Amino acid sequence: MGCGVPLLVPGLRRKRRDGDQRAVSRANHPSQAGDMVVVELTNKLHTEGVVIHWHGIRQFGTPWADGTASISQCAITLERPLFTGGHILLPWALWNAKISRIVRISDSGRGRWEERAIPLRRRFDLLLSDWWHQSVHHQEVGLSSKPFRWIGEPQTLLINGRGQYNCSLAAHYSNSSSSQCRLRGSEQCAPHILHVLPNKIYRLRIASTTALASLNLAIGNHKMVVVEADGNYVQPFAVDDLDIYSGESYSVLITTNQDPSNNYWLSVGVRGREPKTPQGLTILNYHPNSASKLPASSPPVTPLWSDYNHSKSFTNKIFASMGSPKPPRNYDRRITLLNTQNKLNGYTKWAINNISLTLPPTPYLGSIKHGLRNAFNQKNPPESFSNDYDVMKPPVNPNTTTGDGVYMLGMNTTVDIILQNANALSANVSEIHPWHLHGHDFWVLGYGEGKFSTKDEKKLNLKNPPLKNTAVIFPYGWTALRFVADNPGAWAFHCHIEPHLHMGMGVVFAEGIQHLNRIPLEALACGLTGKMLMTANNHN
Ligand SMILES: O=C1O[C@H]([C@@H](O)CO)C(O)=C1O
Repeated sequence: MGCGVPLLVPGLRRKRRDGDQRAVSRANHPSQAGDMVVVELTNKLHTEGVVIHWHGIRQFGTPWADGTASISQCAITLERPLFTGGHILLPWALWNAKISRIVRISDSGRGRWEERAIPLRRRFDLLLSDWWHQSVHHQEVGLSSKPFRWIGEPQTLLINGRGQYNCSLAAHYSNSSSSQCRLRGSEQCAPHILHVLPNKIYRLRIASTTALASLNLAIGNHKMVVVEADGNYVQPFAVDDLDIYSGESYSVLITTNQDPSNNYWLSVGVRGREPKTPQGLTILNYHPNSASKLPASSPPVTPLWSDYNHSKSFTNKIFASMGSPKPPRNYDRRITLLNTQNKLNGYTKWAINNISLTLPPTPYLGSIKHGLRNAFNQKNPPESFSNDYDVMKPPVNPNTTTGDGVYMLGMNTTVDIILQNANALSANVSEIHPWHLHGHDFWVLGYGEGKFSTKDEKKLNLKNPPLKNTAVIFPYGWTALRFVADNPGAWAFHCHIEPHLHMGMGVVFAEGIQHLNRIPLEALACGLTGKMLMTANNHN
C-alpha cells in the first residue's frame, strides 16, 4: 500500500512514549515523530490474505510489521486479526508537519533567492494511481500464462482516486466524442479540485502508487519548487514539470501568483512507455472563480514519453539539503544486480543475476530467527554477473532459473548496490524500473549510462547524495545506491512495477535477525514456523 494511506482510522491506537495509550478519533490527533501507532486490522475478504506495507516507514525494531507476506510475516487471513505497530519516523513526521519551515525560493529562474517562512498547513495531498478496468485477477492469470499476456497500459490515470473515463475534463480542447465533464461534483469524472487563494504559497505532497506508469506532473503557468523527496528534505530547485515513478513521493511548493481571474490545469501524463492513456487532470481553482470555469489555455503537454534526457535532467537535480546525514566514505560489500527479462519453460520472467525471485511459504524473518534451514535456499544469491554479458543486446541465452535465496548482510555494514539495466527480450528495448527498498533509506550515489565500470566509481556523489527509498534505473543505464544494514529484519528490495515484481523482479536482504528479542506469534503462524509453534504447544 502506498505512502498516502490515511493512518487515522477507526481501530487505531496511538501509544505515547510515556505509555499513555488511548483511542484516537479521526483526524484531530495527527501522529507525531516517535509515536507508537498500533493498527488493528481484520481481514474479512473470503478468498485473500492481506498485509499492509507502510511504505517509507522503516519499522526499526518492528520488522514483523513491514507488511510483506513471505518475508516479514504471515498474511492475515479471514477473521484472523494482526496487531501491527511501528515507530513513526521521519516521513510520517513530514507528512503531518504543521510547523513553519524556512525555505529558499528562486524567483522563476532569474537567479535570485529569497528566504520565506512557509506555513505548511496550506497543503494538498495528491495520490497518483493508474487504473485498469479489468480485474487484477485477470491480469495475474495473463502474466502467469503460456503464452504470456501482458497487462497493457492503464485505461485511466487517477488523482486522489478520480479520473476521466466516461466523460472528459478536456473534451473542450480535443476532438474526442466523449462529453465534457461539468465539474458539478456528481459526475464520475469530476476531479478533486484544488481550491487556492491568490498570492499564497502552497505545499503539494505528491505520491505515486501506480502499478506500472511512470508519470510527469505539471501545472499550467506555475513553477514548482521541489523541497522533499521520499520523506527527506532536498536542496530546493524550481521546475516546470516533475517526473515521479511508482513508489516515489515529493513535496513541491507553488506560489499562486498568476492572473487570479483564471483557473489552471494540473495534468499528469505517462513517461517511459508509449502512452495509450489520456492525461489525468484536475484544476487549480483560484478563489473566487467558479471551479467549473475552464482554464484559458489547454492542459500542460506531457514531455515525449521517450525523452529520457528530460527525465535524467530532473533526477540529476536532486541533492540532499544541508545538514542531511552523509554516507560512509567506504563500503564493506558491493552487490551488483543485473536486471534482465527472461524465459523460464516458455513463461516470461524478470530476473536478477539470472535468478527470478519466488517467495517461500514460510516468511524469512521467522525461519531465519528460528534456524529453520529447510525453509529456503541457504546459499547467498550471486554478488554480480558475468563480465562478458552485453547489456546493450537481448540475452544470448534468455533462460533463467528461479530462487528464494537471501543476501545475508553483516549487521551495521555499509552495502553498495549497483543496479544494472540491460536490454529486454526484444532488440532495442530497455525499460524503466523504479527500485524500492524496505527497512532503510539509501543514498543515491549516482546514475550512469551503459555498464557500470571502475571509471564510474570516481563520479559517485559522496558529498550530498539524496536519501530515498525508491530510485529509478534508466534504460541501458545503472544506478548506484549505498545503505547501512542497521535494521534487524528481512527486507524486500524490488521493482515497484507490480507486474514486474509478480514476474520475479526482486531480491531479499536480511541482517541482524538474531538481535531481535521476540517475534510476535501472529507473524509466525504459517508455514514451517506455524508447524514449529504447534509442535511446541503440543509438548506443553
Ligand atoms: O514485463 C513486460 O512485458 C511486456 C513486454 O516486454 C512483453 O510483452 C512489457 O512491456 C513489460 O514491461
